Amino acid sequence: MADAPPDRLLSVDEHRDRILASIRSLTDFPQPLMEALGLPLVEDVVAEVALPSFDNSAMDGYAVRHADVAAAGEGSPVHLPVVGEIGAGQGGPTQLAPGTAAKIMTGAPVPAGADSVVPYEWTDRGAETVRIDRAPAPGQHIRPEGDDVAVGDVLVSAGTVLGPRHLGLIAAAGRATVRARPRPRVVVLSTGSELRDPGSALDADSIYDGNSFLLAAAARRAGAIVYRVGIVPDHPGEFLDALEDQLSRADLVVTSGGVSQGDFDVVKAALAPLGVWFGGIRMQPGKPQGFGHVGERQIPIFTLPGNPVSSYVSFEQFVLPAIRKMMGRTPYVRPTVAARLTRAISSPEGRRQMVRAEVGVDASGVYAAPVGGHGSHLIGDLASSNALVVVPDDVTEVAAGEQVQVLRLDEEF
Ligand SMILES: Nc1nc2c(c(=O)[nH]1)N[C@H]1C(S)=C(S)[C@@H](COP(=O)(O)OP(=O)(O)OC[C@H]3O[C@@H](n4cnc5c(N)ncnc54)[C@H](O)[C@@H]3O)O[C@H]1N2
Ligand code: MOO
Repeated sequence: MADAPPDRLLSVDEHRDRILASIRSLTDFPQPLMEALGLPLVEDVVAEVALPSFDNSAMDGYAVRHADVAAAGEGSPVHLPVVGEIGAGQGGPTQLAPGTAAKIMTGAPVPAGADSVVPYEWTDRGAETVRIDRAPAPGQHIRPEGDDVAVGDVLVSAGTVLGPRHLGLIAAAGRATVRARPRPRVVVLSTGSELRDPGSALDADSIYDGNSFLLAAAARRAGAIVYRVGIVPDHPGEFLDALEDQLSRADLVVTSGGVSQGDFDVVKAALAPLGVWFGGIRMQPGKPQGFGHVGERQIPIFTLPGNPVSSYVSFEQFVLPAIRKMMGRTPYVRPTVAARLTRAISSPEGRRQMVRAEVGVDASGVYAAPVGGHGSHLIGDLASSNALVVVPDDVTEVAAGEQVQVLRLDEEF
């Protein structure tokens, strides 16, 4: 990244493409099923057992031979001796002789020789002998082996993002682990001597650290394992010590603050000498950015601007795609959807503006209602929004009623 001239503003796409080109997907390994929820599968999971794995009863009742009960009907019951009881997982007869019945419970294996099940409701529930008032059809109330899944079937194919139903099936087929890439471990640091932890007292010139929570929550929502380290003061030595301490457990580091032109811009001061790139992006908010690789393991580090909305928008544009690439989740970049703008907005020339908005559906379709002003400190407006309207670099005015592209921030993709 060090080759990008610091004085030329990069487009959002240029910056993101350069980042993604330098990010490697993490190596997959067998993971316990619950760890794999929400991760893309790296293998085809193939059934090693059939489902059901044996013929079993769909009802509590009696296993019978159809030929023995075919004549049963109203006013002409059939009586059969009951030779035993088969409960699910409880053992019991595995063979049924002609002219007999065995009690059988839902899920229990049908004994060889039986071909139908008579539900309790069609009988007198006898223990020694049973009276059968109605005949099942041949095969009725039996769930045949392999009815659902055959040995060799692909249960879930590579690339599928594992959800509850996939995990249920994989477990039902007897697999305890699946190959998936691990969740990236993301370290989040906030810089700024003015910052205090929520819950502590404020001085006249201090503020609460919202950003580390904003970014850590966004990273966790993206699927990462997050270490929210919290606040580091504006001192390059302390910043580098804090970073060094964290690198051993990080796959990716995100910082906020200290990257613009100020006299105390700690992140830039500490990392520029290590070869981390700092420069401007044609995006508003989120112009000042830094990106590079640090430490022996060359961990990617995103140094996001400190203004809360800038930080969040930068995360969405640059960090989220990187986390997804590490996990192997595609698409890396959130797709935009079309919406109708409810009021006119203006945008600076030559910058891709990301306008906070509330997206919803009314009688005319999907709308995007801009929320609040442009200021990148307006975290109240950010929290009232669920979308960003993307105003292209060369557009300076968009009229009410025009179609725009929006990023729906709370949608899975
Ligand atoms: N002379 C210039 N000044 C600034 C420029 C510029 O181009 N020339 N760019 C502005 C833009 S745009 C942004 S964005 C900010 C980015 O500045 P930094 O990344 O150095 O961030 P800080 O100065 O540390 O903080 C900015 C702002 O955000 C508040 N902040 C910081 N961290 C947190 C946190 N964890 N939680 C809540 N709020 C936080 C901080 O107090 C400042 O108010 O630079 C402009 N300046
Ligand atoms: O780009 Mo700054 O991020 O406009 O506030």
